[in-house]
Amino acid sequence: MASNGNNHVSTKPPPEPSPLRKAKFFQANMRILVTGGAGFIGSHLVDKLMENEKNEVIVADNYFTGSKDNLKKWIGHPRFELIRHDVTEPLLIEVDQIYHLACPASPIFYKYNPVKTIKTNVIGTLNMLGLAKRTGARSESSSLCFYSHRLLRSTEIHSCTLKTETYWGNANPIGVRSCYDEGKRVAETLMFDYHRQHGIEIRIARIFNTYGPRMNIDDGRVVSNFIAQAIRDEPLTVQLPGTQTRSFCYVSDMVNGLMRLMAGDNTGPINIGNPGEFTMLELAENVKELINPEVKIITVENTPDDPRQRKPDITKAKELLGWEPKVKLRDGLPLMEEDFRDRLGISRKK
Ligand SMILES: NC(=O)c1ccc[n+]([C@@H]2O[C@H](COP(=O)([O-])OP(=O)(O)OC[C@H]3O[C@@H](n4cnc5c(N)ncnc54)[C@H](O)[C@@H]3O)[C@@H](O)[C@H]2O)c1
Ligand SMILES: O=C(O)[C@H]1O[C@H](OP(=O)(O)OP(=O)(O)OC[C@H]2O[C@@H](n3ccc(=O)[nH]c3=O)[C@H](O)[C@@H]2O)[C@H](O)[C@@H](O)[C@@H]1O
Repeated sequence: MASNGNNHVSTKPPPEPSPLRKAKFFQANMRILVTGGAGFIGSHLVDKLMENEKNEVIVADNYFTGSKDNLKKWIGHPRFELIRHDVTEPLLIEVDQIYHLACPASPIFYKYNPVKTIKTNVIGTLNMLGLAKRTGARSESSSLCFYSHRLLRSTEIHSCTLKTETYWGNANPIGVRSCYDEGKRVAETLMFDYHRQHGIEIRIARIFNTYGPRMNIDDGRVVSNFIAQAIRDEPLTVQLPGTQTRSFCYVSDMVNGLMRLMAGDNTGPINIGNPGEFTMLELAENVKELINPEVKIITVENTPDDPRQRKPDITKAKELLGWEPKVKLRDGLPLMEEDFRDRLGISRKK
């Protein structure tokens, strides 16, 4: 039984594998469900999973923040299926692994529909755990992987530098970001309860700020904002105070970390992120230097509950998964610029 190094072990034997595994339509391929697979991280994960000819990939997405465009190269491929599905409704299919990424991730989107966001986190996760339980998706070849992000905010953590997995994620329960923060916390609780009570195999990744091609151009997240602003010759809007920090992980590193976690024996939670820490002013200066040296940097009002500091401690990921990020911010930003210029139809000035 998988343990996460914190003595989290299941107290019940795992359920029997589904008898459907022996049915006449049994296929030796690994059938992998990616919820939220039309989104930014999900679509990059799909690309990587599809490289393995033994994988069949099914994406379930309601296109709230994702797009079929992100998956267009796979539509029609015999090992790929795309289902318009809202994870707040049950899904009755047979799968071996589930990467559960469905959830609006940009603060402007989850604040736009907070009720739907918390339902997606809580009911969506319950539905995926139900699916795993029903199909017995938990044997050697079948495991369940859930991705969440424990929120790193509230006053007492502002003085912390490194966030380890022992952090409990105290969040403001009544704030405008709580639908996301508390939803992710409940999702982790549900996963461990299903793991202990029903023997479902789980993996929990705590994902830190990720960036790269295919981010929504106008989704309000800082890297996408700054790059789009620099390309459009608009001022870079640093929200006050500007000294708040984030640690940005390039999407290919993130996907590798998630797949390693799925393949290994550790339930997690495990932090997956890049520990390189930048203030928002430093990020703006990097974008200015690399993308548009003429652009202005201005300061604007911030939104409530903005975390002052965020930097993952990835010791556990290094030790248990042999994983660490490879792409430096200054190498990742130009890769994202190229994708944004293509989509915006604005080429670099000579
Ligand atoms: N990108 C980051 O920096 C970051 C940081 C921490 C955690 N995460 C987590 O990673 C996951 C993916 O994030 P992302 O950046 O790719 O976001 P994204 O918005 O690009 O992708 C989310 C996908 O989920 C889909 N979705 C949303 N609600 C759904 C529902 N009810 N049913 C079915 N599909 C639904 C969206 O349409 C979209 O395709 C999310 O769970 C997010 O919370 C991301
Ligand atoms: O788990 C979470 O809480 C969230 O973490 C991040 O959210 P956040 O760190 O707030 O990301 P951004 O919206 O990109 O903001 C990062 C920082 O940049 C600042 N910012 C944002 C936008 C902007 O134009 N200018 C600017 O200075 C914000 O004030 C904030 O301090 C992720 O982007 C989300 O996917 C995830 O939902």
